[in-house]
Amino acid sequence: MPASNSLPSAVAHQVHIDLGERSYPILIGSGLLDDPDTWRGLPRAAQAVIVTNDTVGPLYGPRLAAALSAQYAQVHTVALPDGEQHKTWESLNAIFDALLARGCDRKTVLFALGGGVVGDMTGFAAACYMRGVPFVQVPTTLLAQVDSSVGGKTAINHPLGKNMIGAFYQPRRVVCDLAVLKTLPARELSAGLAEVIKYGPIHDLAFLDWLERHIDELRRCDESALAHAVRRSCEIKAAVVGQDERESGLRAILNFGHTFGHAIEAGLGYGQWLHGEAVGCGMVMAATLSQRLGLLSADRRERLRALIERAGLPTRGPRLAADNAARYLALMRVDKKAEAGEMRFVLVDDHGQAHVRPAPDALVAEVIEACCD
Ligand SMILES: NC(=O)c1ccc[n+]([C@@H]2O[C@H](COP(=O)([O-])OP(=O)(O)OC[C@H]3O[C@@H](n4cnc5c(N)ncnc54)[C@H](O)[C@@H]3O)[C@@H](O)[C@H]2O)c1
Ligand SMILES: O=C(O)C(=O)C[C@@H](O)[C@H](O)[C@H](O)COP(=O)(O)O
Ligand SMILES: [Zn+2]
Repeated sequence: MPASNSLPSAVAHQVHIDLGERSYPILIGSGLLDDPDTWRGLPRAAQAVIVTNDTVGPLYGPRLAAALSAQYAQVHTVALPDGEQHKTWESLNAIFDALLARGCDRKTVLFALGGGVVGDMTGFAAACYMRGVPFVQVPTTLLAQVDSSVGGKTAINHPLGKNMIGAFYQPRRVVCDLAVLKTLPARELSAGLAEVIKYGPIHDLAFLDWLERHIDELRRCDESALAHAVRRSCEIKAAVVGQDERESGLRAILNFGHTFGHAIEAGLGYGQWLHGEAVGCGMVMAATLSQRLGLLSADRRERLRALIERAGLPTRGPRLAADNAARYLALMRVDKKAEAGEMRFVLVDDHGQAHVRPAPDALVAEVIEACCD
């Protein structure tokens, strides 16, 4: 990346993620996509490959390809089918097929242009192709700008569990162009707000207060509110990942709401509820569990639930089976935080601290029943 005095003029904020030799910048601004300066200083190669999907590709692919053509002699595009249900081996293989068919060598740079699904799969493909090629995250959803593009978790889903096959593999740069959020459907914007809200209870109650004041502007896609939300979210995620890249401890706090949320996604079938919707509802469940364990006051739990509702997200869980709680518990047992068969939950307290702990099955079952329709 060029020195900060030669940053592209469209960069409003730059967040740095400090991971030693794997460190990289997160550029945030409006109009970054078309600015050739955004793409200077990346690894040199003969070929660049834009990995996108059949919704985002037509919207932004040609503009990114035009900007990249100043740096790379050949710019190819691979468009995957859109949707969480396509976060699979088949899509991953489609990327490898395209890279091999175009004669891509081990210097080829991949560009993930899309939401978290494209980002997670492109990162995984980059980690595997010829044992590792560089990649750049170009997140086009709010969720991807505030969370999935940062930190190097890459994966595909398994029918029995979310993100079960994957790798830690860091991008070389993250480019968050706020202007592309203008075409994002309202339901997807709300899904992204779930991951923004997450950072409050686990790390920064002042940010949670700010969100309570600005949630309506965010839902209206107000650019200055979005810029602050993306920047603060990236700062918090970068700080956590910078201390615990491979989730040996602290990083698990970023999973607040996900133990329940992933069960909803897998239980209903991927793509029924959006990831952010499942996480929003999962945070209500995790906050309820935190309250029942005496960590969180009823008032704080209700404030969080109300904010999630104002973000346009569901706050009551779907029933997954006749024996609903048992089905949730069975799905949650494959969670990656489980140790020796014991589930661990990300709980929150009244002081903006997260705690990763086991909880009795009977209590978790009670919470599930209290939080489901
Ligand atoms: N790696 C991580 O740390 C991490 C973190 C959070 C979530 N995730 C993963 O991210 C995924 C969810 O990501 P998502 O919410 O971005 O979903 P997504 O990638 O499915 O994108 C949501 C929808 O918006 C469309 N879209 C994207 N950008 C658009 C734009 N600018 N204009 C119009 N439409 C646009 C997409 O085509 C898609 O239909 C899940 O698979 C989740 O597991 C990963
Ligand atoms: O970056 C992390 O760490 C997270 O947990 C962020 C989550 O929002 C994200 O959904 C992540 O993919 C979940 O990780 P997993 O290890 O539970 O699959
Ligand atoms: Zn998530």
